[in-house]
Amino acid sequence: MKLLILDRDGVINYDSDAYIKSLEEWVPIPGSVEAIAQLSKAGWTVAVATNQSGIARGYYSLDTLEAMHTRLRALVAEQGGEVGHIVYCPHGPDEGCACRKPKPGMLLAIAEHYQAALGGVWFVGDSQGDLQAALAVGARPVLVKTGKGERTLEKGVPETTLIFDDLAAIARELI
Ligand SMILES: O=P(O)(O)OC[C@@H](O)[C@H]1O[C@@H](OP(=O)(O)O)[C@@H](O)[C@@H](O)[C@@H]1O
Ligand SMILES: [Mg+2]
Ligand SMILES: [Zn+2]
Repeated sequence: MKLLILDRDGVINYDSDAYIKSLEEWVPIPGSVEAIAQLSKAGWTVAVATNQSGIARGYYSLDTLEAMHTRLRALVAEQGGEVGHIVYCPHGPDEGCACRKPKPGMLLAIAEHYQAALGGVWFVGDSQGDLQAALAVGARPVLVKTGKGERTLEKGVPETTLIFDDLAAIARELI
């Protein structure tokens, strides 16, 4: 199967150092919804793996998080596409969970969901943790310059990392 896995904040929607705490703060990056729709219509399964420590920190509820993902699904559906499996880590950095990136637990959960292999699968993110999670399971680290991507790039990325301006550029590459 053609599987593409995306980080959420800074890739699909704008990120904030103050976290994305409400549906109103969840604003798609221009071209991202269209990119997901075009990719899914071209036969790609587009899954999402996102750290959401704001849950553990009490900044927003699971209902609010789900409302963001319902909004994403609706926007992509309006373009004739669909969003695949969305996995999130609600834990804080000190909880020692297996799912918080840079650990690969969410990528493994997506692979299990689809009974798919992760070798060479592109995982698109804007942070170093995204890239490291990909490497941990043999997926391909892909960096976008949106969100924290420019900052991540300045600090240095793994040599096998593919670099794109944004998710729209990735869709143009893959379709
Ligand atoms: O990029 P993804 O994984 O979709 O989500 C990132 C968010 O969960 C938040 O992750 C936080 O990191 P800490 O969780 O506090 O280390 C901060 O970087 C926030 O700016 C950011 O909004
Ligand atoms: Mg991110
Ligand atoms: Zn977790």
